[in-house]
Amino acid sequence: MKELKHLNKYFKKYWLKLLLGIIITIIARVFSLVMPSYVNKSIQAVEDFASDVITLSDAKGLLLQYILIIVGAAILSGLFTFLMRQTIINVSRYIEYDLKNEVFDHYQFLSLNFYKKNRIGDLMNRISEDVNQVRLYGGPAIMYGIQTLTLFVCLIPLMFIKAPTLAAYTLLPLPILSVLIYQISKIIHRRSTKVQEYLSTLSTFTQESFSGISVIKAYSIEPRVNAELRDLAQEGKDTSMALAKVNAWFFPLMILLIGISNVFVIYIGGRQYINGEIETIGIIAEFILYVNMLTWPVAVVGWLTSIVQRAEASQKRINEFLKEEPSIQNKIETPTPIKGNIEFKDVTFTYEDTDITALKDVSFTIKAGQTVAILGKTGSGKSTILDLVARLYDATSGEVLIDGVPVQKLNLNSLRSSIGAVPQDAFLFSDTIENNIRFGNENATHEEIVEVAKKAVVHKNIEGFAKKYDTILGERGITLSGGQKQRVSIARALLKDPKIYLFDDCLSAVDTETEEEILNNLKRVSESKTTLIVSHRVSSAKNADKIIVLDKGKIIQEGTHEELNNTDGYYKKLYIDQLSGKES
Ligand SMILES: Nc1ncnc2c1ncn2[C@@H]1O[C@H](COP(=O)(O)OP(=O)(O)OP(=O)(O)O)[C@@H](O)[C@H]1O
Repeated sequence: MKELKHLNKYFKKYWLKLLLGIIITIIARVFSLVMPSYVNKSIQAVEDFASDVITLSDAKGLLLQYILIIVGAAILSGLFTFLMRQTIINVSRYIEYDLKNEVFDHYQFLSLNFYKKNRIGDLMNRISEDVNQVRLYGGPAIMYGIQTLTLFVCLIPLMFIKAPTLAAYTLLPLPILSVLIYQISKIIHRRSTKVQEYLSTLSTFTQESFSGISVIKAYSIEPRVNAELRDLAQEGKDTSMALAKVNAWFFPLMILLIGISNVFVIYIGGRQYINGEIETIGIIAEFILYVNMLTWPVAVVGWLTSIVQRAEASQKRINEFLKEEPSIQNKIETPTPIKGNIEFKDVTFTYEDTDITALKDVSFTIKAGQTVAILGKTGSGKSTILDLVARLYDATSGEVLIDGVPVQKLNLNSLRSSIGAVPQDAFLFSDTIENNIRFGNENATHEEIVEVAKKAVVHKNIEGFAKKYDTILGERGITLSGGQKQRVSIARALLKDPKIYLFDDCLSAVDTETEEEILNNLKRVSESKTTLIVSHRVSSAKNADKIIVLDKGKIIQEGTHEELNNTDGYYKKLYIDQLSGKES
């Protein structure tokens, strides 16, 4: 129960509702206890009439009175049972809601490293499946637990007072039932976990197949994919069958044990009645009703034990993530305005998970308002520089300074809100184009959105769609071409109007003409902004105030287009190659 202590704060938050629920549960149970003893009394009345102890009209009067009491108690018990679910089950839903929000907020708070270490499927599972298991503890387990406890506390002494020997025999099979249900629940849990695991493998497989459907078709590997799916389905069938087999034991076992208890009641009760050890035959009917009332709560004891164990295991998994600290922390509470001067001082950076040293002793300065292009072969560390500016990672050694202050000493929110980043792989949400652009500034008007779309040279494309700016983009924006996605992503950054622009190879999918048009627009927009452009094309770099060329994480060239073009080296060669490519 150590892990489940995490929920105590929620129990405290909803203590009043919970207390009310517990009181209502007790009342509902107490009303349900009325019926068996009045069934007994009714049979007694009939017996008294049959033995001429009372007259027919007295018997009728008594029966009517008892029936009214039984119906009244049943209605009240039903009403309170309804209220019980409305309170306790609702509390469990509130807790589920709060816990999901807590986990989601924490996920958002964690740094990129966390997302690299953990699989998305696992993150989703913990926020949905595990939270759901915990909810069963916060609601149904408490509700059935209180119900069972109330029933035991009220009913068992009552049974012993009424007929001690009969009570002892009647209750005898019930602990066996509880233990058996517990064992079966454990097996059910083990097997249903396997089914769950299988389901997540299957959904990952199908999701990947659908996402990569164009590759599957292009390579004509449908039969192979089908065969793989059939194997997976076979495995799924086996695990589900194994679960169904053990599930099938649950109710027959309960019915068998209830049957045994009923046989005891009839046999022992009958003998005792014949021997005159119990007063009325009605007590046998009363005890049969008790047995049936007790069966589910007794079975529940076993079920609850396994629910609590599962909830504990799930909460442990949730707590593991909740305890994770973000590797990038904001230590500065007060906002720190940013002007846009950037300096790298002997920066070395190694990715923790791959141990790849992406940058080695990199030093450069960029004045606020300057445009700097970063060129270099693939994997030379260009994107890593942008990630360090946005403080998605911290340098392993050396310092990244903004306006002369180490990034760690800046308010993280101030820093990130001063940056408009356009990543290499533009990500668009399943929403309208307008909302995707508005992401850069929640309060922007439609006119402002159109304005930035024009600057990003995507306005005409958008106007070409039937629903224009209201066009919904499919999952990951699949209705747009690569170049259109990049330009929508640029428009989003422009709308933010930040101090620093980080463009990561974001014109790679547009033709050179459009590239030039966008670059001219960007030049105007970013005149007073610090702009870092990562590119493979000299055309994107040649107008920059400074060009940095990287190779294997080191700066190998630095200067203006003219300077570098007059020096033998990577840049000049690239320029000549790309120029001749263009001409040819
Ligand atoms: N998130 C990451 N985790 C681990 N290693 C990474 C990560 N990102 C990049 N790397 C590695 O760091 C090195 C530099 O990568 P980076 O993305 O900075 O290069 P790049 O110059 O931007 O490449 P490209 O031109 O292909 O985009 C590469 O060897 C890459 O494999």
